[in-house]
Amino acid sequence: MTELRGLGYLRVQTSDVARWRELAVDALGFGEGAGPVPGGLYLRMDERFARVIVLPGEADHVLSVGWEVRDQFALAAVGAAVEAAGVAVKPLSAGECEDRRVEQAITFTDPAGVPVEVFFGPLLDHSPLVTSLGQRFVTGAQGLGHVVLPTTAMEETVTFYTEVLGFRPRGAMRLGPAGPARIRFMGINRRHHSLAICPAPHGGAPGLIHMMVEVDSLDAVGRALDRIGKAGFALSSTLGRHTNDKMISFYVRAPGGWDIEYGTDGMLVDETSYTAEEISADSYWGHDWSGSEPLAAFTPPAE
Ligand SMILES: Cc1ccc(O)c(O)c1CC[C@@H]1C(=O)CC[C@]2(C)C(=O)CC[C@@H]12
Ligand SMILES: [Fe+2]
Repeated sequence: MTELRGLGYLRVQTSDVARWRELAVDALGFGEGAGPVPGGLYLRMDERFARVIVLPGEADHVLSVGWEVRDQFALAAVGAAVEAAGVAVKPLSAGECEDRRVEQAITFTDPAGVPVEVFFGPLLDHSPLVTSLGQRFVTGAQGLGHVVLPTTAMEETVTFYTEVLGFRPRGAMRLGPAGPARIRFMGINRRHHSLAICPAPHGGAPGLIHMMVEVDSLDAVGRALDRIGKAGFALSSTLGRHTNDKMISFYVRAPGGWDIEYGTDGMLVDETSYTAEEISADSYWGHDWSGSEPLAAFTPPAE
């Protein structure tokens, strides 16, 4: 049984915080909160002080993916399981926990090379969240959304997340017309997937294929689509409905060469009857990727 309850936060670094603000706050309707790092962008989606933290730096990459557990006992259990798997675990310092506004956290690196953090005790911000599209983000028991991570070590990465961290398989999709390469979806709550692992030709920056956030209104998704067009952001995939989580979403390219998926109407998994299925198409309709710029995770790093 997994101790992880949901995707808690995502921390990324960017060379262009201002452009990130235009995308996340002005176009996608995230709330802007405050945080400790000067020049940092603290994006609010709910009563947490921040769900997505965008910090200034030279290159664009993921700083850490934060998974939430119930309490200190669950945190200790996760730390012990990761260490027993032969992976080094470090506690975050008091200052690092203060930066993230959590009571306690541990960190380790997954087999894909992504810095993972597990935490409990997030501090709440009770000031009203103002979102410019009038939408609510769907978070709560489903966590903030999902992340899709690229890996060059598919088997090892999937084994780590399922057998060590306790993610439950939530189906797969073949990437080629034939052959064994599959993207694998995994969940830890009623959200269909909080994580997907995708085989990629090389590791390294940015360490992310996309992050998905869900809102409670199709009109907000449509209005966000209008706004990203006006603001000159590249649409990686047109609007469509996925066959597995039933989400209606589009994908927009963020600074750094990965995407933000912005969706609505995702399904809730009922574990009493759920079985992991393989989908043979990503969508019932839409999701045209033909106009997309290549993902950084699929482009060889420049030497
Ligand atoms: C297939 C699918 C189901 C549910 C999702 O939330 C979801 O993001 C996807 C698409 C995953 C995947 C991707 O993000 C990168 C580009 C991919 C590999 C494709 O080209 C098709 C499927 C895409
Ligand atoms: Fe997705």
